[in-house]
Amino acid sequence: METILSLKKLDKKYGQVHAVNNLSFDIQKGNVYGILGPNGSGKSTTLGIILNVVNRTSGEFSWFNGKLSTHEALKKVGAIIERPNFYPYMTATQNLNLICKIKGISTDKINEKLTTVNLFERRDSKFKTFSLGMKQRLAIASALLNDPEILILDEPTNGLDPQGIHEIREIIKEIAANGTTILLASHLLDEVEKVCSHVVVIRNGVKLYSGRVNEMTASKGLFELKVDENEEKLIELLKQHSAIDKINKEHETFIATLNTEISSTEINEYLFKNGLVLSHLVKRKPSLEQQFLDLTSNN
Ligand SMILES: Nc1ncnc2c1ncn2[C@@H]1O[C@H](COP(=O)(O)OP(=O)(O)OP(=O)(O)O)[C@@H](O)[C@H]1O
Repeated sequence: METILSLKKLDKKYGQVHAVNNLSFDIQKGNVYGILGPNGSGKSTTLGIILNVVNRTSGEFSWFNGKLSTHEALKKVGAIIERPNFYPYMTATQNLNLICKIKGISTDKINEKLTTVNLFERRDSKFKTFSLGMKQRLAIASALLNDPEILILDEPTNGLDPQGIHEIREIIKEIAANGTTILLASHLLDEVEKVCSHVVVIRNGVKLYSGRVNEMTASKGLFELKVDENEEKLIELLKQHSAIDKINKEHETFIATLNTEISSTEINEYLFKNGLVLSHLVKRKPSLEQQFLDLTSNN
């Protein structure tokens, strides 16, 4: 697999604020990566560093296995990290033409990219007549003009209505399906779950998890258990079992989180042999949302 970007022990301090703390991860070609974290967790700072607009305090990053200088590598990167500035009285096409001139790239791809973001029909409308969603889609088109290897987006659906959010997500998925690697920052778990194949979860600049989104979902899971009587004994037996990591109570139901995969039959047998009869037993996988909340609150 081809590595597009590699971060090694990246660090950024703004005075007392440790915005990015010893952050390492790799971006492989063809995947869709989400950097997921609450506001202020260091997502924008990380993107700023790899795009050479924020100076790092220490650590390293390298583009395309270090084969190119950062300056050369960034010509193969399309990025939107702040609200795009287009000329309001110019049309979509005129704005993109101007961007091509400024960047010194061919204007050949303008119609193709306007089509990708569903703006071809509106190509001759003035930018000021566009909705926020359309403005964002034009920004995506502008970032695609040089056919980048990787598209980087910071909170791509911020401020949009549900229809606008849906459109942007579909466009991102389509761009990815056509082979462009994507890195997006988001504080929305739902967004990462819907759009990304891989995720790096950060909080206070520290990496809490990185890997496939579906592997994060497929953790060891948990049991829901209930007894009609003898709750203390249930807690005691669960505590003694090596596969059980922690026990919580939600209303009448006990939630036992697993650190090792075991079956319902195994836990049922174990409890029964120790004199306890369950009135309810269900095994389930925790949702990514629960895991994200666990990761960001407990670590
Ligand atoms: N230029 C700056 N000067 C001082 N502190 C900064 C600066 N930029 C960011 N920070 C601080 O660094 C931390 C990380 O901010 P950053 O914007 O990278 O997080 P984020 O995850 O992108 O959050 P958000 O989604 O709110 O933008 C925050 O505590 C922020 O206040």
